[in-house]
Amino acid sequence: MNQCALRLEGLVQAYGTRRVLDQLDLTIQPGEFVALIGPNGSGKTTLLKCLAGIITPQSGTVLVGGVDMTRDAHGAKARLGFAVDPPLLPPLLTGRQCLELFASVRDLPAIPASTLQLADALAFSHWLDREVHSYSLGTRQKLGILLGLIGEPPLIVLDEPMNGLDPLSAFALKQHLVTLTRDHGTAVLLATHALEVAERFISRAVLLIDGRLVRQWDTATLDAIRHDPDASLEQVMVEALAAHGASREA
Ligand SMILES: Nc1ncnc2c1ncn2[C@@H]1O[C@H](COP(=O)(O)OP(=O)(O)OP(=O)(O)O)[C@@H](O)[C@H]1O
Repeated sequence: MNQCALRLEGLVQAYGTRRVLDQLDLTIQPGEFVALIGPNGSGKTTLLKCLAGIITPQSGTVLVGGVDMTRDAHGAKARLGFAVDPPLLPPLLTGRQCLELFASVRDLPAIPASTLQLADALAFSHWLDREVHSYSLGTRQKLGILLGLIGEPPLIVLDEPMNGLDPLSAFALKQHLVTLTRDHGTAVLLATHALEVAERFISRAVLLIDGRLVRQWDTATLDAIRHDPDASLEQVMVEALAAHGASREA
């Protein structure tokens, strides 16, 4: 059995004639905290949807914990958590009912204590018994994250999870993710534009341009950037974008 938390090989996805993922390869090991960065429209969300089995790529392989998404989607999805898009939450259920539903899908007898602890850290506890339609955007975002992380799967995939979170909640989430990677060997893949936030706690960054991962910065390089007062991930990414002649989507 393949021990990688995630292995993507030769992923191709196009919308109409536009190729958004172009023979993309990526491997993530247990315990890695990887930031997926790239300009608007570079394909980050499409990539996350492919690896989570929401979109079936036109070609290529997705292995989650060694399980092939095409051959055993149920087994592969059981090994990953994907934060639920806030607009997709059911408006008439309470947060607790949503969590119970997800717990049962994961074959858990009840909402795990770790989820309730994270709810507390995110100041979500007092929303647990209120219906989703009464939530603010940030509160919906928190529930989406709690649902994605329930049961602490070995791979966690997050798309801009800090969007709409207040600073205390964003800090609590970062701490939680760092603890999961460091103490439980959880792998995290985080798509984000918040480079100044990400650079402080990630172990690797990969840059997606025009559907290909064109650059990556490993732990040693990120450490060097952190220790250089004149350097930042933002700056090196801007330079990398210029070097690749990348432009933002019009
Ligand atoms: N369902 C779809 N149908 C057609 N085109 C799509 C669809 N979803 C995404 N696209 C296009 O694919 C490209 C990549 O989109 P994607 O959302 O993956 O980029 P992204 O890197 O996540 O962007 P952002 O940083 O703005 O969130 C964009 O040009 C987008 O317009």
